[in-house]
Order: sequence, then structure tokens, then C-alpha cells
Amino acid sequence: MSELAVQLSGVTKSYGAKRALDALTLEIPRGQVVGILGPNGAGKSTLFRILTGLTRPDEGTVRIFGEAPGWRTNRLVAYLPDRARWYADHTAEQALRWAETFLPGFDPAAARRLAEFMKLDLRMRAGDMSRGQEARLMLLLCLARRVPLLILDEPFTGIDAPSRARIIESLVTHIGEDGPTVLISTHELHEAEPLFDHAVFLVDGRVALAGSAEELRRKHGSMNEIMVSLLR
Ligand SMILES: Nc1ncnc2c1ncn2[C@@H]1O[C@H](COP(=O)(O)OP(=O)(O)OP(=O)(O)O)[C@@H](O)[C@H]1O
Repeated sequence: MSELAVQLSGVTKSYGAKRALDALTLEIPRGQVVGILGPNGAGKSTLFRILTGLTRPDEGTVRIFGEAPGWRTNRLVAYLPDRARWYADHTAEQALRWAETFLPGFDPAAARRLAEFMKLDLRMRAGDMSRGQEARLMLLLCLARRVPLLILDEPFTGIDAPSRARIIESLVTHIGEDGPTVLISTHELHEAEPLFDHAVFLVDGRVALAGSAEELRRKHGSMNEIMVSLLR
């Protein structure tokens, strides 16, 4: 397998007159936790959909561990879309059974441990869950997969602050040494900052700034400060 988890070269995607991604070139080595950061509409979700093969770029090349994204790379990637929902009539327990059957690399024991850690009652129907409870269910369905690439699009949205802290703690434990490559998009910069090895700031579908989190902090300050200065 390629040493690069993700490789994009000259990737452009337009929706009508709007360029969501503009000749984006990016390389992400294996085993890194990378914050994909930027203001609303910067192109983060579009990038993630392209990496999962759900959206095709108009131009450019994309590789996930050296392979073009598509159904074959599903075995390599766990993806949490933004605004992810589960079937209202199904319990979390049923979601876990579905995941065991259909999601490559799904580890049911890990899912149960995560549910306990996140304090999620598996007997609840998704339709009866609060937004934050459903967000936890969707996140644990991803985290319980043994795959080399996790893509988490705004995993903390709708989750209260104490639970966010706990989820970040579970992410740190889950990722650990020799863990998967993780791409996380979030607007909770302050809380998520300790997770990142690297950060990529997208503005208008282009990389405005990228580098190791440590180096960025040394040169430019916190992720929040960088975001504010990029948007000035
Ligand atoms: N299916 C679509 N049809 C039309 N326009 C789209 C579509 N998907 C994305 N866009 C546009 O492309 C741009 C980038 O959107 P994208 O969702 O990738 O941004 P984002 O960085 O994830 O934003 P946010 O932080 O608000 O989630 C936006 O201007 C958006 O309106």
C-alpha cells in the first residue's frame, strides 16, 4: 500500500458557477490526524465526498492509498458525513447489527465499548434520540471500524461540551499509536486542536495554509487565531 493515505492533484469541482474546489493539490501521509479546517463553504465536505467516491471531480486525480476512490476503497475508509442520520424506527442495537453485516472491518465489541464510554443506551430508537445522542451513534459506527482511513465531517455538531470532551478523549484513545489516518473537519477548533498532528486550512476551495500543528502554532498561534487571520 502507498505511503500516502491521500493524494490529490489539481482537483477541481464546480457546482454551476461556484468552484467548491479549485485545482486542489494535497498529500496526507499515513497515520496522521489532520484537521481539515476552514470557514463555511470552503470546500471541506466536497473534498470528503470526493475522497469517498460519492462525488466525482471535474478535473484532477485522487488516490486513497494509491487507489482511485470508488466501491473498492469502501473497505479502506470509514466516513461520517455531516448531518448524518440513522433510520428513525431502528434502535442503536439494530444499527450495530446492520453495521456488523454490511460495513467492512466493523468490530462489534469495540462498538459496544464505545457506546458505554459515550453513555449511549443501545435500546433507544434513533427517532427518540436527541441530536447529540444520534451524533454519538453515527460517530461510533465509524470509530468501531478497523480501517486505515477515518473521515469525520463535523463529528461534534449538536453534542454538548462535556460529551464533546469525552468523545475527543475516546478519539485520542482509539487512534493511539499506529492508528488509522484521520481527517476531521470541525468548527470546534479550540477543543479539537489537541487532536491534530497536521492542519490544512481551506479557503474558497484552495489550500490557504497547511503544515504540522506544532509548526503552525509556533509560527501563527492557535488554530482559532489562524482562522481569524485567514478570514481578515
Ligand atoms: N450539491 C451541491 N450543489 C450545489 N452547490 C454545492 C453542492 N455541494 C456544495 N456546494 C457548494 O460548494 C461550496 C463548498 O461547500 P462544502 O459543503 O464543501 O463546504 P464546507 O467547507 O464543508 O462548509 P461548512 O463548513 O459550512 O460545512 C459551497 O459554496 C456550497 O454551497
